[in-house]
Amino acid sequence: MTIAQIGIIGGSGLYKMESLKDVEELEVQTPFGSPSDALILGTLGETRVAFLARHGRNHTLLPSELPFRANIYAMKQLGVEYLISASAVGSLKEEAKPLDMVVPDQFIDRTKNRISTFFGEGIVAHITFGEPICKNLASVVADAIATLTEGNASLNLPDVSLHRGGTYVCMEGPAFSTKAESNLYRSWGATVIGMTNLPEAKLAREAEIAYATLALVTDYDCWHPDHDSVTVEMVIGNLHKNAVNAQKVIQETVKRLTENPPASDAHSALKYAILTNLDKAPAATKEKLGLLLNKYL
Ligand SMILES: CSC[C@H]1O[C@H](OP(=O)(O)O)[C@H](O)[C@@H]1O
Ligand SMILES: Nc1ncnc2[nH]cnc12
Repeated sequence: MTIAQIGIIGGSGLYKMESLKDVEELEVQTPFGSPSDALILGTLGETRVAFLARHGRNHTLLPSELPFRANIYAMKQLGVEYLISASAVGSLKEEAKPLDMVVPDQFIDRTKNRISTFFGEGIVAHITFGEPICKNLASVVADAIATLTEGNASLNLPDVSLHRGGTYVCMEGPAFSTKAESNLYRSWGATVIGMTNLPEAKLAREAEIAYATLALVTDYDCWHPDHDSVTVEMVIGNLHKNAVNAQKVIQETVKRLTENPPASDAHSALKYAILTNLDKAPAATKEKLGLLLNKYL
């Protein structure tokens, strides 16, 4: 049963969606434990959506402590097919300035301590991850931003520029990068840096959920000669403005997704990914992963 087709994970600064109506709190349990917080069901425009505060509503979880599997599995349990992540990021490029929005299309993994698969315990799967973000969902997000930032019709976000595409470096944290690291990532051509989205994108794909990132720039990390190195104070200063902007973008994105839900490769990501003969796989694992595997059994 689908309770919500669209999910939203709110990152640093976005702990609540003010415009949700008919709100219900769901304490969801999964075979991978509890999510970061209760899932909030609510109506945005005409559409029922599921919202989760990634670090908990009081921001109590470090990036390395996030229950990524439970978060994504909980979204799957509610029937989510499109998942939008709103995340604070540092900018690695001059042109992506604080308050700008980036819709990345690639990741570089610099995490060290994350579990980013549902598989194991007798069932092996290798998803294709060359295109880690759903292109069609990302286009809907980017088009929604464009409507709010460009042209004369709706100058709701006049100071914000949109950057379509780009590479998100996902670091372990919680300390921010050294200058040498920041410059290394710049030499790799990366666009933004954060600590959370890569494990989510992997797990969402394993769960056959289309995933896209709305990256909200808060700082220039520590590489920029004319800007102070990132501090939490600096990030927070921009987070509040970003959170207001992000909600406008999400509302517009949800409207567009409802009118015209796009096709996504992610929705069949497991079709050729499972190596194990499921007839011979351990019953307990099949049961645990039932939600992901049922259509292939
Ligand atoms: C508060 S700055 C560092 C923190 O913010 C980002 O979190 P999120 O992706 O959940 O918005 C970054 O990844 C770090 O976790
Ligand atoms: N500079 C930065 N590095 C890592 N994560 C961030 N989140 C916001 N700014 C960041």
